[in-house]
Amino acid sequence: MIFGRLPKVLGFRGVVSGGWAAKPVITACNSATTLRSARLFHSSFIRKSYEEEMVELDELNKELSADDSVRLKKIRNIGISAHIDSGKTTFTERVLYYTGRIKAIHDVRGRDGVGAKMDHMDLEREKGITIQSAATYCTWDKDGDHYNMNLIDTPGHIDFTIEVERALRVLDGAVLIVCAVSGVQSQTVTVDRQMKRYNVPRITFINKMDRMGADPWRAVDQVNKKLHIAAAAIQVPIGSEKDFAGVVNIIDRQVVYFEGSQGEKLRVSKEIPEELKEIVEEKRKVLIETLADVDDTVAECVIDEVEPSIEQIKNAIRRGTIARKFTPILMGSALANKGIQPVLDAVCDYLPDPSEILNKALDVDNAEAPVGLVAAAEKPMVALAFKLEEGKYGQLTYLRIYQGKLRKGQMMTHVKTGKRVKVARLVRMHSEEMEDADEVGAGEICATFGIDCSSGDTFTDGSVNYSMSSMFVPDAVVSLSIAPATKDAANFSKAVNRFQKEDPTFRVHYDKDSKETIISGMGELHLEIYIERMRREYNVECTVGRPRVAYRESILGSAPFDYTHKKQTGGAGQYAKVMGNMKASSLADPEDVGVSPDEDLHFKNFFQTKIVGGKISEKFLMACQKGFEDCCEKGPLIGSKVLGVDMTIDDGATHPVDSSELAFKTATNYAFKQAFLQSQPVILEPIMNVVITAPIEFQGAIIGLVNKLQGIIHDTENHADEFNLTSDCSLSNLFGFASKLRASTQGKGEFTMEFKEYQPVLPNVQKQLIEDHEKKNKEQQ
Ligand SMILES: Nc1nc2c(ncn2[C@@H]2O[C@H](COP(=O)(O)OP(=O)(O)OP(=O)(O)O)[C@@H](O)[C@H]2O)c(=O)[nH]1
Repeated sequence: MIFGRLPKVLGFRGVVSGGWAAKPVITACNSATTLRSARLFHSSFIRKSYEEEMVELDELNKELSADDSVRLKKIRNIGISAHIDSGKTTFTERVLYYTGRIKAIHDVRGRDGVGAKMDHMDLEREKGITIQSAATYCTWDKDGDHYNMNLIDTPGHIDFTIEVERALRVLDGAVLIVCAVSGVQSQTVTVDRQMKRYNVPRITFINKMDRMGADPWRAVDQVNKKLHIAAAAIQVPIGSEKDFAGVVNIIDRQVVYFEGSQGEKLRVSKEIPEELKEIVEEKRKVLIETLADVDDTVAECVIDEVEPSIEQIKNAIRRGTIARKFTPILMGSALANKGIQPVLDAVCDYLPDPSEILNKALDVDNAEAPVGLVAAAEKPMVALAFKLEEGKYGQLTYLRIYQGKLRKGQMMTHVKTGKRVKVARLVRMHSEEMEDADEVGAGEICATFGIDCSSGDTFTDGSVNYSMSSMFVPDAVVSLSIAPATKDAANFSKAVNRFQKEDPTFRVHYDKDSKETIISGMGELHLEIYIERMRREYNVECTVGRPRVAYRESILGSAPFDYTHKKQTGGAGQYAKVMGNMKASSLADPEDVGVSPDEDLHFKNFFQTKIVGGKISEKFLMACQKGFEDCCEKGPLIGSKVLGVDMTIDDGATHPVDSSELAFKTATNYAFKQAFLQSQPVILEPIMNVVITAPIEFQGAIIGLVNKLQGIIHDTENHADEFNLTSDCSLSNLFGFASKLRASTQGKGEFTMEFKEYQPVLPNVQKQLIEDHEKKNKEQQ
């Protein structure tokens, strides 16, 4: 999957006349920033084993003071993640109510028309979906302790996947919500993968126990099998569907009923309903056995045939969860206000505090060596800006403080630019409302105003030059041309600039040939939302072109090249000769291009020089490389980006007077084109993994629809009243799919799609695309 891949980098052997450079130099294709983020991304994800991490963490935590430890133990930074429409927002609304942050519960698309608290953008309330993640601070009392929680409601739609990535990057733990009817769905698998990428421990909540067809045990089984993590229920439901009334906690065998109009009254009893006694014991056995597989203490109890104590079970769950080896499963119904408070207790009991997670930065002054961060108040301040939002009072920047503390009025250094900025105001967020704070400590999340930065930037107090490793940013797959309909260019560029800073998956560029501004992103909906936001927030009506697929160009074969660029008639002449060969990167030898043997070379570009005897000087070879990079940005077939090309220059010639950098750059451009067109060039298109869910009566209609789109069906799954279909489909066939699906299912079907891979288009499509491109070029001339 591309989502797990590094950003594209080029392998470039440094040039030393007469031999190889001692060390391969990796040069980024697009810009220095790409290289940097590639390296940051890389280094942050070459992770040690959990046990090794813990040894390092224990060492670092020796620097925590007693006060730090006490404070940190009561902090939880938690994300809520799930498949679309699983009830994250509904769940969060209950959390806010029970923690006293809101006085009344408003439902998503609720009849009161207010909308849920966390979906504060108008668009979110209208569409009933979460677009931006909103951070909220709340508190929860458990066993006489007062816990501070930062809660982030993350979107489920893949189009807003960057929001999920951002949230997970800064959180210490998560609640994974799974629907009791649909079980583990495509997006559940995606967010699970994201959690694994960021090593986020999670507890699982099976929601919608009140729905017809609710089957929590099937969901538990799917968490084990589909998410490949040891999981066991720690509750048994009392009744189901409309009779769902409460849960039995199988660890201490306590019964909890949720009563009162908002489920706010907990009635706790020791009386397990007769009909549940057997299943409680059976599931308790399953819990202990599952824990024994991941925890030595419980394993010893099982071997010695003694029942582990409640404390031993709870400790084992905590250890297993934090080590990401286990997830405890709770159940309830957010909409029916049942089962939420035990999840808050479980967050305190089983999810880690900030001192239990190893966080690292790169020391910019020390060759970007990784350094462990300590959540101690007395250490130099290090914070990560993980989200930007334009609010009533200007740009709001969300920060996670990893080390030290941040005070109102303090100066801090923006590591990327070296600029000092003042923290004029410091707030804790409660959806769109805020609470002023004078000081925020390590491990906490806060927001500040008026700071110019992009999301993912690091701030320090200036005494250290650390940079937090960057977030993974997936490639854009859809683009469209856009122009302000009115002459309001100033507001248009203001909006575009802000959206780019907020969201690295939203990209904008100006196409010189077509003289159009092109926006690109993660899907039609993603771009639609930004166009709508321009209208609403900036009063800019836009004219937009048809969505276009972000095609790529590549080669399957190889070809030599020998090109002489010569213009020696009158005035200053131009002379450059380059020779060598080009081949598909997949045919390259990993050692030759300086990457590890297990790396996938398919989509990487490499530029190498193997000149013997200094026939072309280093200066000119750098110009050749620039020419190569330009060609990779705009391929010879249809002007799309080029992937998977390995170009090597191994010979050439220079003229003592007429050779110049420009001449070598131009020669490389022509040589590239010549060799590319002879190396079985192909146009690649994005193939999407599409999962459709709809009531069972529409099964036939949907299969017909997918066949019509030439999709490949991989799997269909029938549940009590709905069915799921998983297929691969080319993105170009999917434009307008939302409305087609709506029409075929009376509006009851829904789908998610996620980029899967690039595949060559059919030859006739390639021919057509090239013709269209040439026609367009002629029109523009
Ligand atoms: N029956 C039932 N419906 C629920 C429950 N929880 C949520 N819903 C409904 O499911 C729908 C989706 O709920 P949301 O809370 O918006 O889900 P979400 O996961 O935040 O959605 P996105 O942010 O769009 O991914 C709404 O119509 C809710 O009323 C539940 O426990 N039972």
